[in-house]
Amino acid sequence: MDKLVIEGGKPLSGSIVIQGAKNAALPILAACMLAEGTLTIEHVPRLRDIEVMLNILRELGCRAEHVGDTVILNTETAHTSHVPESLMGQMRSSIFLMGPLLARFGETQVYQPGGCAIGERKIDLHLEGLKALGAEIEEIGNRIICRADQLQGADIHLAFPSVGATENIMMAAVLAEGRTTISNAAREPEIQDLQKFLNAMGAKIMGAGTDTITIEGVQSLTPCTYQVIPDRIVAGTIMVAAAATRGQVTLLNTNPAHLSSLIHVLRRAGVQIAVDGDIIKVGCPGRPRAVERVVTAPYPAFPTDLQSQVMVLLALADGVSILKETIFEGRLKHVDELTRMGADIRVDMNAAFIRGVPRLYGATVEATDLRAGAALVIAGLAAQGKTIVEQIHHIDRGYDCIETMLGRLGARISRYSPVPKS
Ligand SMILES: CC(=O)N[C@H]1[C@@H](OP(=O)(O)OP(=O)(O)OC[C@H]2O[C@@H](n3ccc(=O)[nH]c3=O)[C@H](O)[C@@H]2O)O[C@H](CO)[C@@H](O)[C@@H]1O
Ligand SMILES: C=C(OP(=O)(O)O)C(=O)O
Repeated sequence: MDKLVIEGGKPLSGSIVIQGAKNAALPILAACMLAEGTLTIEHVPRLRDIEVMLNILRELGCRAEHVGDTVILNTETAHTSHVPESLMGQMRSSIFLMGPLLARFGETQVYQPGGCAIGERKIDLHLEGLKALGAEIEEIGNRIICRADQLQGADIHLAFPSVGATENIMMAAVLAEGRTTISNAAREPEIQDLQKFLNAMGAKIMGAGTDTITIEGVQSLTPCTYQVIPDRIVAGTIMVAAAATRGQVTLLNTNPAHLSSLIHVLRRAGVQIAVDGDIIKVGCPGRPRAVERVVTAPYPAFPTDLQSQVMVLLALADGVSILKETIFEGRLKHVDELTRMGADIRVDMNAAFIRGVPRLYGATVEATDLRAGAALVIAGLAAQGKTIVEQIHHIDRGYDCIETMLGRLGARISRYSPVPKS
């Protein structure tokens, strides 16, 4: 298993171009199955989850190449709508294929998806949405079989604004007969990006970014070339790392509007932030201040995917902060690891009570999930001494060579891979 070794205590400095968004690229790649022909998707980051998605598409019969950060995908040769269980289990986002495969082939067989252990992560809202569009769904153990000769538009109200369910329903409804409305839809920027991509292929979707999305079904979609939005979570991770190390970093290729809740929290912590077009400058010359209360919630509120990273900054802040996680019930596992580095954090139910300490100390710690891993890397960069982060396959799901990216900003970080036995 690879490890990251970090010599902490060096402020990050310099500039960095932010990768394309994993959480936008994954549904977009799944949505490619709705059109027959060759599609070119640009700014697709080179990540483990993207590799898994491309392997699934190849298994379905597509030809897929990932050259630099461009994916060229031919979906014409796809010959099956059955996704193998072994591939479904490798990530949560495999579930995005359910809607598009059902819409294109009239049937699909998938399995319960895998992914990081951050909560129960049910898919009931995805299944209810597809049923409302007329799909017959049979669940046999882990296996899910969906059938519908012709999907029909429907009015669907989501009990919770689930990102994945909103996207799956949008993708299925695009080829349904008639109009679909999704109310209490998720409003994340990645949903707006999916709408833009589907519309570029000829879909008729309105409302992404608000809580009501309307989809007028069309008969077919045409392949296109499309560029994925910048990754707001990677950008946010770097911003927090810059602040926690008391550095000075310029981020290029960002969408600051997508980061407004983080910018607000960082400013309250005393971090200096300047925004100019798609450029964000972050500086933190002194010790950050505690922030009384940060609560994760659906967009545009503070994102769960930045909760663990911000916890590191607050662990180093002057005063007591409270950080509450409301999206995933198992997303505070990094607290134990941060405590081993000297942080003073107490968890009660879904809230972390953080008493800032002047410094953290290097230790051997384990990434328990993707963003928890990113948080431990930030902690290691800010800490005194050497930190070893284990189980970094989680981090590779979402960051394109995190050690190279941070190395460019002056971090002393390297990856150790075990030497294969001959
Ligand atoms: C690839 C991708 O885009 N992943 C993001 C997406 O995940 P994902 O799409 O899985 O997140 P959801 O918004 O669906 O999940 C949020 C909450 O709703 C629950 N739920 C969801 C669906 C369902 O059918 N039933 C149900 O109960 C989940 O267990 C969770 O507690 O949004 C999350 C919330 O912003 C982010 O952390 C993930 O990074
Ligand atoms: C939880 C995440 O992703 P996924 O939904 O792919 O597990 C994430 O990106 O932080």
